[in-house]
Amino acid sequence: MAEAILKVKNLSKHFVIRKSFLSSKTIIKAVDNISFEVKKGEILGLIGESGSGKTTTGNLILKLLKNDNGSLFFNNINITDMEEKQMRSLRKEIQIIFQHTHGTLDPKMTIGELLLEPLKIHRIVSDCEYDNEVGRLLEMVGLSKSNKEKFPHQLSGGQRQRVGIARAIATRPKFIVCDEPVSALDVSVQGQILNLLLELKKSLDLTYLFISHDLKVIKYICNRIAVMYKGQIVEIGDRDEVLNNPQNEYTQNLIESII
Ligand SMILES: Nc1ncnc2c1ncn2[C@@H]1O[C@H](COP(=O)(O)OP(=O)(O)OP(=O)(O)O)[C@@H](O)[C@H]1O
Repeated sequence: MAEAILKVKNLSKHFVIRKSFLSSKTIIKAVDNISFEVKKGEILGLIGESGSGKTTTGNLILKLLKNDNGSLFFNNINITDMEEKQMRSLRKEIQIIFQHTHGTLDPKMTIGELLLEPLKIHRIVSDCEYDNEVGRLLEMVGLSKSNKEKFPHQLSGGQRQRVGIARAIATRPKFIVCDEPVSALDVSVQGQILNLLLELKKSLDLTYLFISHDLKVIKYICNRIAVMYKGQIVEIGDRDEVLNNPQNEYTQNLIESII
């Protein structure tokens, strides 16, 4: 059996909110004591309705958010409380693809500049190789090199997501959190992006945690499925087992709702 690339143990993140100055505090258990592993080379789907805690889980793994409890292991290294300086070399190995590219692709930068950014930050290639590497990345995601001079608004939604994917693979990661990467796209384009992710996984030997609220997408791309409900993982298992023989009532309802 493949080794785990990521281990999540008893992870929690609670948000304290106060709707107004006078109202009492409310605690939202966005992620509530979850544990799971992602094995090398697999695509683990994380599914659940809106607000179930999927994005918070992804952000905790990326350490974009600080957890309240629990621990995270990447390749058996405990990264839970690792300082940013130490995390730096690991950062390039763990990447994220977001749902919306408008938050991540600076509209004032050309596609070439956007791809140069991660290459420079993480010193992936030497200065003289930058231009070639940008062209190579564009080709890997199915875009022609001529797109280098364009700005994000000159591309279609699908093309922009390809640039988002190119930025993620620029640092030669081993593990990518794909957070609803096709949800903002037309159905006709969704399949193309999913197939691109599958091709890249194979050619670059990647592992994905694939977050989606769409069971059809999860069914298409994932090997295993974890079902999240109200901050907890209520079921996890091989894709066909979970889909054909769901044990949890919430999973059963989720599956029935799309049949
Ligand atoms: N920064 C925050 N402050 C307060 N509450 C938050 C914050 N981020 C998330 N939440 C709350 O935590 C819960 C989980 O949110 P999260 O975005 O992780 O869910 P999700 O399953 O990814 O939903 P969606 O598919 O709609 O993005 C929700 O109730 C959300 O409102």
